[in-house]
Parts: sequence; C-alpha cells; structure tokens
Amino acid sequence: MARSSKLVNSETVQHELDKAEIKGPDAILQLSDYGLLRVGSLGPVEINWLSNNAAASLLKPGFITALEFEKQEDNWRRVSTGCHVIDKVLGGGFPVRGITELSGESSCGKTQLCLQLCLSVQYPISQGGLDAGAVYICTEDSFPAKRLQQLFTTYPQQRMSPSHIKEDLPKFGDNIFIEHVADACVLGRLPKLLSHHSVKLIVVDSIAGVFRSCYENNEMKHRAEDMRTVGGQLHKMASQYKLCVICVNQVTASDGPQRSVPALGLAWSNLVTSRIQMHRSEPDGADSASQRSLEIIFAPDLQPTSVSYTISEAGVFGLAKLN
Ligand SMILES: Nc1ncnc2c1ncn2[C@@H]1O[C@H](COP(=O)(O)OP(=O)(O)OP(=O)(O)O)[C@@H](O)[C@H]1O
Repeated sequence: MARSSKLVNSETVQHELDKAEIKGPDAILQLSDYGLLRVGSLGPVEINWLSNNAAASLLKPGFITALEFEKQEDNWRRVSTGCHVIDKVLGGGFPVRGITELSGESSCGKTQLCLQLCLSVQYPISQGGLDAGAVYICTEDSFPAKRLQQLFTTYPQQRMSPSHIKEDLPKFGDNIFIEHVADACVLGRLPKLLSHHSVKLIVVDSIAGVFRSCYENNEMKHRAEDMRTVGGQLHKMASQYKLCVICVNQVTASDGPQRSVPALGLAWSNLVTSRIQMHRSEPDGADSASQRSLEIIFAPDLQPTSVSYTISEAGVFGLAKLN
C-alpha cells in the first residue's frame, strides 16, 4: 500500500485481506464499505485507509498518454437506462465494474428494466450505450420474448426525441443472446461467447434461481462455495471484458417495502459490489406512479438515495421530483 497512517496497523489489515482472499487494489475498490466491513475485523478507520490507499495506488502520478486515458475511461463507463431521471440517481447508469444486484418484490419491474438495458447497451457510447450486445440468462421463467419485441419499437421513441430517431438504430434482436440454465453451471458457455462477440452486458435473472434447486438442507456449505465460484467468475468477466453484470435477485421476509431482504444471505451479499432495490407497494392492477421506487442500498461510488418510477409500454422511466 502506498500510504500509511498511525491509526492503522497495515500488517493486520493485510492479514485480514489475505484471509478473505482479496488481492490487489482492484478487488478492494470493487467492494462497498458495507462489503469491506464484513472482511474480518476491519473497522471504519481501516476501511477508509484501505480505500484511499487502493485508489492512490491505481492513480499513476504524472502525465499519462491519451491512449492510457481512454483505456482508463473504459473501466468506468456506465450503461444508461435511457431515462435521465433514473440515470441521475445511478451516477449515469449501471456500472461496468463488479456485480450489480437488482432486487425487489415480484412484479416490481426488475425484468422490465433489464430488458430495457439489453437495448440501451447497443446504442453508441455517445448516446449512453456501449455499442455492444447483451447476454440474458434466465434461470427461472422463460424469456419474455413478446415484451422484448414490443420494446424494440416503443423504447427508442421514448428514449430519444423524434428528430434523433433514424433508420440506423441498432438491430436489437441480433445482439441479445438468450440462455436458459437453472444450476451452478450457469456461466458454462459464456467465456466462448464473450471471446467471439462484443458483449457488454450480462443479466442473470435470477441469481436465486441458480442456487435454489439442487441443494439439500445439509449442503449449505457446498452452496456457499458454489456461490463464491459463480460470483468470482462474474467478477472476472466484468473486469476482463469491461462489461456490466446485473444479477436480479428476489427478496425474502418482506415486511413493508423498506424491510425487504435480498435472498441468498451474507454469502451472496459479500460478492455484490452495488445493491439496488426496486419497491412496489401496491398489488398488480393498482399501478400509480408514486407506488414504485428504485433505491440505492449500497454502492462504492453512490449516495444511498431513491427515485420513483413508472412502467409503460416503452419501459421503466423515472419521475422527476416536483418542488
Ligand atoms: N407493456 C407494459 N406496459 C406497462 N406495464 C407493464 C408492461 N409490461 C409489464 N408491465 C409491468 O411490469 C410489471 C412486471 O415487471 P417484471 O416482469 O419486471 O417483474 P419482476 O420484478 O421481474 O418480477 P418477478 O420477480 O416476479 O419476475 C407488472 O407490474 C406490469 O404492470
């Protein structure tokens, strides 16, 4: 580590990192403060010291070339949702680093938002996309193909002003790769696909579905190991291909919208870089704009905040606050 502090015993911190198998500044920065708090016995002072030093060790002192600058930019890109209200809360969109978990009650709109991102990622970088395709891995329900078809026509109209709509819109359907898998081999064919196609978004809908079926009660340790393996693979792909990974997750023990707890427990939570939760307070059929909200629970670079949204034929769109 580049800096030291009288308050922090760097050897103890290093020991805790080694125990948790967290190697290098990249891995440290991919964890939120919440995630770091769960690493051994680190306290807020150590975490602050650790994050500052990890960031400092990545920042090269002095001049960098324009090419290096552009490469650094690639590490911090985001996929716009196509809605400036939601993007504002997300710091520009969904990040291409680490794992972003999108959790929420049934029918709150998680799948809708992910479908929308599969289109948005295909837009040019200048328009908030990443000029690349998406992989959609369904682990539970079948892929909502009809709804996606509808979005092909409705989403671009809402996303851009009519003067921007041109005939050279991306051919959305050609760049979305769909797979149905329901076990821990969920990422089996992905490496090959990623090496042959330009993909910048992976959606796993849902991550709970991967670990639901094939474990008995006495196999929880085995399940946690599989979770670490799958999480590690996703982190590796995100960093190697600089792509955005979104894991949809269900919530359990929902006792009012603020108390919903994402499924899979701590073993999974420790692997998540950013946790975003969608809420829906009324049953289907009673939709009203203010009854849905999207909340940042934790993220390394975002404030905990929330925004109301509505779902229309064109997708998920935020509602600007009235002053
Ligand atoms: N064409 C549409 N127009 C308006 N709203 C729609 C449309 N299609 C779906 N919705 C809304 O989206 C909601 C379902 O969202 P979605 O399928 O993303 O839920 P989910 O959070 O993924 O739920 P689950 O966890 O059960 O899969 C419904 O409440 C429905 O009102």
